[in-house]
Amino acid sequence: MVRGRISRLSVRDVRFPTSLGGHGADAMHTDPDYSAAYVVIETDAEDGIKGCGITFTLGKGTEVVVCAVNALAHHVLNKDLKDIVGDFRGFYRQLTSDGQLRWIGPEKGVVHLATAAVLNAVWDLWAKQEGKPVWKLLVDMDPRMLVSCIDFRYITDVLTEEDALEKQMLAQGYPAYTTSCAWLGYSDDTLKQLCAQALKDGWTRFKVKVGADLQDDMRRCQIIRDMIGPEKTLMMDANQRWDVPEAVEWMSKLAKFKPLWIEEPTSPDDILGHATISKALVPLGIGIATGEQCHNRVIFKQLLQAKALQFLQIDSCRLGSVNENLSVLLMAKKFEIPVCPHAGGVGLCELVQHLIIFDYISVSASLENRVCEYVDHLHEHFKYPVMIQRASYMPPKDPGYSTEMKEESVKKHQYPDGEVWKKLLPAQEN
Ligand SMILES: C[C@H](O)[C@@H](O)[C@@H](O)[C@H](O)C(=O)O
Ligand SMILES: [Mg+2]
Repeated sequence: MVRGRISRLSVRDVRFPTSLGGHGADAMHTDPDYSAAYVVIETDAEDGIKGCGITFTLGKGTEVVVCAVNALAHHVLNKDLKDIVGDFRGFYRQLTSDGQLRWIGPEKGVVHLATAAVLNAVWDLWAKQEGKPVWKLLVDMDPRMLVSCIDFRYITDVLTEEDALEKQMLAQGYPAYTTSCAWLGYSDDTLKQLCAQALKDGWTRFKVKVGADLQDDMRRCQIIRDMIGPEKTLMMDANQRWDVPEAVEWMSKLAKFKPLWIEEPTSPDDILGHATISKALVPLGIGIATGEQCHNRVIFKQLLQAKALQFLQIDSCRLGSVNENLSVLLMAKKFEIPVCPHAGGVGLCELVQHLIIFDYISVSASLENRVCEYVDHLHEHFKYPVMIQRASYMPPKDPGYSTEMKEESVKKHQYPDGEVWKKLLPAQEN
């Protein structure tokens, strides 16, 4: 039973100095500090249960997202949780249609990241109160209730409420791939060492960052292919580095390493550009994957309509939380495009596992061509970290959205006053 009125919302700027080790680096984000705007909501109920939500950011960007969360807070404060989830579509729309904040969106950019952080906290609170992990809350939910969480505005030309109800259907771990061996910030030795260890741990699918320098890419891809052999799966990720013709040309050269997909070959807003690249590369056996910087369900709709992608990468913090992700999962099902979520960031693996397990049980009912990203960073800071066994995500059992961080970690990494930053900042200023 949902209970309580939201009595407090706090948001903190939490940053991990991952750039120091080159973790997370790609062709466009060369010094990423994995960070989160960390939202905690409390209620006046006596159970003391708190909802924790994050959105993933990089370093200084967190400051801006924190401001946006504060600007949205009045929509949540003093609301009954029962009223929020009883009309979740209405609540989602209230947040995304705020007459003043919508101007700096709408439903994209900083305000949308902030919306995700707030709504992720609401989902965590709701699931904790029900004593279920979010994926189970979704799986058990009456289909009408589930569909009532989705805002269908702008997508009814491809997916209506009735349609969505039909797509509903009613399992061991969910297959994963690793990105952690081949960040662009790693030396060849580190790459070899991490790859050897990953093979020992049972990984069979690997993603490599490309796009900054062709010769460098050729060398690194050769190293990985030699190590993993011809049968295992290799994905490539350019993080938006190329123009359209450049993407086709570059990937034609990397085609010999047999990548399953090239991810974010160009601007995430260029739907027709993705379609052009897809047309050129599919005959070479290379699919297009994109989505980690896809603003909202409307852009996903158009990517699907334009046949611009073969693998759809939802992101638990870029879209408006579970609500908007549900609409994208259902559209992907309609267009028969496999969903392979993005998880390269802090906390994203924790969140997205719920969505993908729900997708498998209730929507796609298939593992064909489906695999969820895994990065082996910063899980130790979460109270309920992901569990990987034999290169698969094991379904989380703890109530909530797995978003709660350890208080000690938050304190240490809070920017700029946490212990970690107090030590680092004077050194960085020198
Ligand atoms: C800056 C980040 O690490 C990105 O490089 C990362 O999210 C990446 O695109 C991924 O696919 O995991
Ligand atoms: Mg990526």
